[in-house]
Amino acid sequence: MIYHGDALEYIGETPDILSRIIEGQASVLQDCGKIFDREGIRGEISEVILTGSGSSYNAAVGASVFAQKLLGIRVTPVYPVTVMEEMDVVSDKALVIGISQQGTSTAVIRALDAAGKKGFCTVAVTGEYEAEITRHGEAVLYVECGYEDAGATTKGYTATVLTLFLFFIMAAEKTGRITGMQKAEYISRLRRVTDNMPGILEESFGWCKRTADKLVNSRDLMLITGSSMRASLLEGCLKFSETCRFPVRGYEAEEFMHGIYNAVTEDTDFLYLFPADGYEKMRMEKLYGYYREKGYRHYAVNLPETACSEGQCANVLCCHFINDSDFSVLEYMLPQQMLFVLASRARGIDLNLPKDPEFHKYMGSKIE
Ligand SMILES: N[C@@H]1[C@@H](O)[C@H](O)[C@@H](COP(=O)(O)O)O[C@@H]1O
Repeated sequence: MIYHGDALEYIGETPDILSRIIEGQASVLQDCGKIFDREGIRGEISEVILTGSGSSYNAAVGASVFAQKLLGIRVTPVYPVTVMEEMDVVSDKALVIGISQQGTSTAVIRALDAAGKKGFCTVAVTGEYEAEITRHGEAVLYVECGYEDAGATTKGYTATVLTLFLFFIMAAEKTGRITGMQKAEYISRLRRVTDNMPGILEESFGWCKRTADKLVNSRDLMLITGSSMRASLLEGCLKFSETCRFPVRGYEAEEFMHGIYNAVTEDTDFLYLFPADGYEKMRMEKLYGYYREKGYRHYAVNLPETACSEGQCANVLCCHFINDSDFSVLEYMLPQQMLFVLASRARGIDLNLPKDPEFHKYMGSKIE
């Protein structure tokens, strides 16, 4: 499949799209709200399984921590094949949510079918009306981000995470976990994060442009972040690989220290995504300092200016993130998205043209 849209424009549209989804949440959530009237599930979901491929899986990871905290039950993001493998140990009041932005990924459709057959309650999440996946869930949750005519999703990823957040807030209210007032508070925090996004995009552009030019000849990119930002790490690895087309790896900082550092070579460039605070940030600062001393090329998002030595600050993007403890996954992805799109362009790649446009057809991984 070949695409024709402009990924950078899609990133620019993201704040408006997210605001519209929040304002229109009542209609967005209407269809899937009905599953809570289902006999057996009312107030009694035992666990939630979230599944999808690529960015849809990463969006599931991005929403799962908050969902688990809010619902007080296990919310597990898994690949579709794992859903099939583990079906027999899933508790009978589980809710299985299958996500596919284009609605055509065959593995997630198969997983939803298998879950439905077992009698689990299923929800299909997609950005496309009439897509195949809509016929494989008991209810459908639409990600209202508009058609994304691009080889690599940007607005669709962020909009999926937000839509899942809204779904789980609704689920928590409907199952009596939170009050209407608590719900309003969560929504107002989400608004605060999305209202701040235009500023982040503006602040990021110059740094992303400069850094993209520096990544033109990069042959090995290592993303480092904290566990609280693992969705951004997974999505960053996927999208830099997909759009810039060279080896990209990514690790949670402590994990990197347990062996991976042996695989650093003189070709390795580092991209650090710093969490706002806490133990992980401290560990990352130490690691950053170690490789800085050794003269490695490194770039960083969100490292406080005080921590960079003279002459190093050009490599650091200091953004005014809201740093909401539950919802920052939405904002941290924006500079990364801008960077992989610009780096892909700087490397002379048309990200709308997959390396093999017939690949999915050959593999049967998407219905095309
Ligand atoms: N290269 C794309 C990925 O970027 C995308 O994330 C994945 C899942 O797509 P969907 O969410 O439509 O199922 O499909 C393709 O393989």
